[in-house]
Amino acid sequence: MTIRWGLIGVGDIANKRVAAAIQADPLSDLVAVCRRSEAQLHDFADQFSVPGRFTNADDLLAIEDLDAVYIATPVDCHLPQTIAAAAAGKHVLVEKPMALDPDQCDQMIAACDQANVQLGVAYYRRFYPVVQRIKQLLDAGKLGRILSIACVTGNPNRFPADDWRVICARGGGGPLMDIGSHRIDVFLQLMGDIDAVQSSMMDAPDFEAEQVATVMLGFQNGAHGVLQCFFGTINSPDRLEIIGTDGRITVEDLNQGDLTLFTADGVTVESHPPASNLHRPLIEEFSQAVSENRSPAISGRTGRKTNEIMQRAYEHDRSRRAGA
Ligand SMILES: NC(=O)C1=CN([C@@H]2O[C@H](COP(=O)(O)OP(=O)(O)OC[C@H]3O[C@@H](n4cnc5c(N)ncnc54)[C@H](OP(=O)(O)O)[C@@H]3O)[C@@H](O)[C@H]2O)C=CC1
Ligand SMILES: O=C1CO[C@H](CO)[C@@H](O)[C@@H]1O
Repeated sequence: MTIRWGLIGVGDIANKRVAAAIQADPLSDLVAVCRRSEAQLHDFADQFSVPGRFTNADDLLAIEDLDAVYIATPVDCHLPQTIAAAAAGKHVLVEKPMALDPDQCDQMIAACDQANVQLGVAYYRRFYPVVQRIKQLLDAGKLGRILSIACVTGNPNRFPADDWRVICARGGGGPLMDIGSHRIDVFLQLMGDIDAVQSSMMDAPDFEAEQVATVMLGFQNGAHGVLQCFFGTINSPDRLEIIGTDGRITVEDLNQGDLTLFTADGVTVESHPPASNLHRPLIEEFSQAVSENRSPAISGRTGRKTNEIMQRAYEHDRSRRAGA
């Protein structure tokens, strides 16, 4: 079986990784692409030799023998485009964060359930070998009782005030939605569900969304979590640390995959680099799920959990500021 894909939104991430990942997957074929700017649409389609070209997503969705769509548009487009794709009978793999808020996630899940199509979310870090290795070490009890997980991360871009990533109605928020979402998803994968959420956001001087988000989490397993994310920082880190009663794991840069394990036996350094195209394992697993008529590993219900934590973080900050 070949999964015939349409790609809605062919901007930065589609160009960097998504189109190439679909084209590299033996189960997949990229047959159509869509963006509103016609000139840029043709540039992209020429670059990747894609025959189907559309400036309107509904026209792409009207292709009868299209099986699935990858939605790589700004976050405010994810809900209407997912609902339209489901109504057209297409499976949906949507970029992160899944939607602006958990209520939108619920509508997306319901639309896909009703249409009997699969819904996946692009939290590709779940497939990083280093993340899977950490999970193995935690499950094997190497760190003893887990006390905390912490991540500090930043994006060096200085987004202008009219960029969708810093307009709340378009991106849902700032660095928490954009880059924090990936890390919350990894926290959930490694530590399980979260009960408590507290936060503090720092305003940006020149755009609407927050510039810094600091989120404190309480996991159901009793451990604590801290996530701090920034926009506009040079030499931006992507650091993860997990502390247990019997050991500690640090990863200086998750995208590199070098892990250091400290236990009473000494210090061990391991290297678990990710795939050269980070989206490839995600696409492969989703195509496999569609061909086997099963839910993908990172389903809409999984993606919704991260949206719920982020919403609680924004709400906590708002009520803290209001003195409630
Ligand atoms: N997983 C990851 O590591 C990454 C994920 N992302 C996520 O991917 C998504 C896209 O991000 P990114 O590629 O950086 O964004 P860009 O702004 O670079 O690209 C967005 C694309 O969507 C198109 N678009 C916007 N509105 C519509 C519409 N109504 N119908 C069809 N196309 C539309 C734009 O073209 P036009 O304006 O011409 O329509 C453009 O091609 C976001 O959800 C983001 O969070 C982004 C980067 C990395
Ligand atoms: O991981 C990522 C790299 O940076 C992009 C821009 O901030 C994010 O959207 C993306 O999720």
